[in-house]
Amino acid sequence: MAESQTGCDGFVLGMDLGTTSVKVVLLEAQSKTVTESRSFTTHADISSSTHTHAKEQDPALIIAALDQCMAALPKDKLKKVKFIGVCGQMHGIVLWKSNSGCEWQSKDGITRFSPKDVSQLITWQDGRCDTDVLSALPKPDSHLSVATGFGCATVFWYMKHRPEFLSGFSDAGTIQDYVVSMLCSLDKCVMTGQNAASWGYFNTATNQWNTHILKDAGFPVHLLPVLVDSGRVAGHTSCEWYGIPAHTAVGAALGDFQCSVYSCMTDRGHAVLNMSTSAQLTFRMPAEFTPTSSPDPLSPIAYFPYFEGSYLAVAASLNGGNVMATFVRMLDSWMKEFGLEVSESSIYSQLIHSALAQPNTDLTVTSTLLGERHAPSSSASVSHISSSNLSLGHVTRAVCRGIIENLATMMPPQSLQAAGVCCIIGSGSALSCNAVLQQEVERVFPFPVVYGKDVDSAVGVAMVISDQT
Ligand SMILES: Nc1ncnc2c1ncn2[C@@H]1O[C@H](COP(=O)(O)OP(=O)(O)O)[C@@H](O)[C@H]1O
Ligand SMILES: O=C(CO)[C@@H](O)[C@H](O)[C@H](O)[C@H](O)COP(=O)(O)O
Repeated sequence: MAESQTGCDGFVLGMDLGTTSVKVVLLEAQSKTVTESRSFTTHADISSSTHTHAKEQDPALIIAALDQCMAALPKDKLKKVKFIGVCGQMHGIVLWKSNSGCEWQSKDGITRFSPKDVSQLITWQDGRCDTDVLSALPKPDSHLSVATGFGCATVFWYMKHRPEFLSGFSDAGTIQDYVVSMLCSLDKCVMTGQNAASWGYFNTATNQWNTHILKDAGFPVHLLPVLVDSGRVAGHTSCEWYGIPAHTAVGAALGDFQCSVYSCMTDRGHAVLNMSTSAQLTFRMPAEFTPTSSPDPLSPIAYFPYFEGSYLAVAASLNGGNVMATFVRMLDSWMKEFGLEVSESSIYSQLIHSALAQPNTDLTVTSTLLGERHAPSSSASVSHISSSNLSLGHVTRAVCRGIIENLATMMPPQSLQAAGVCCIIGSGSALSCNAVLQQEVERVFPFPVVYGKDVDSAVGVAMVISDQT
């Protein structure tokens, strides 16, 4: 970060606005140790009347979870925050009206903001752009193909089906860009190449939007954010926020995927397997690598911008912890039909306990519940069912195995070996909280596996900032 210093006794606040939860950490700037971390589930999913395959979240509920996190941090430390780093779920889009995107309030000595003229967040899980919609879109000038749930594809969908929706807004970004814009009262949203690449129609070699292609297609290009380099300051807080002084520098928002990698990849021989709502298996490409100029939509591997012109090769699966979460919710609703109330956390614990007692199974679960970007029509299935493999342990073991085997199909162990990988770092809460998934990673991949913590992206974004000061 090319601006002021974090100072000896200061802290960096790192924040990750995930699909399921918001996490915050305080990193002691000098020692680079995490002194505090908090996490709250957003419960932000909303049912949309727009489209059967829509996946939308309420920004007010995401900000409410952020408020819970901030209120739980020690006030004396917040006063000493010198920098704020923000990252979060990529690909999604939220739109707002410049200058009235939020309302600031002060109550009981706390100053905070709440969303005002803001759309719902249309997330990376959104499925409204099917193959027909995508094939009718202009060809991008990018090595990355455009998939459903990508910000630009979503805008194209609204242009065709509900143009009046778009005319109500003047600014757009990912949810993490929105938070940075509000904290700094920016007139215009700024975005890093990490998040811009996740929207589609962005050329990572020139670091520019495909403005001409988009303009020719009638795309409302005034909604596109202004580009800034990853790791740079986006602005400064416009007023005090939870005790953090006004004029505190805020980094331009980064991708949660890149930040989880930053928090734990210390060696070129490391691959990182991050599992939160989604899952990514990734390794760093050599510094001189440049991706081919046109996309291969059938490839399960994508090359996403990291820092300083480098790239990460990634198998970004749409089916990670959300597959387990769907299984848990299914059991929960079945039990409710029987009149039984069991908490979600008890269901997770029992499933993990049962599957740990069942180290193997011949039951096969194909876990691609949401399809994959390279194979959108794939779905989940169960096979090799017999009367002896239907216990909770067998089924949970098979679900966990299916999630990991899908990742290994997308990025096979041989390709990791060929890239010089000799160790896997496991990160993300879905993995750190689930010993069955951990066992399956160790079974499927012939590498030593070490595990990080469950707030990795929030730590990563704080580390990026503290390393640049
Ligand atoms: N009690 C639990 N035990 C084990 N895994 C859990 C539990 N609660 C949630 N999970 C897993 O964690 C995932 C969400 O992880 P999280 O880090 O909050 O996601 P995100 O970063 O996408 O917001 C869920 O999809 C689920 O698989
Ligand atoms: O597709 C990619 C990267 O290409 C995604 O994995 C990216 O990290 C997105 O942010 C996630 O899909 C959402 O993150 P999370 O909430 O599952 O942690």
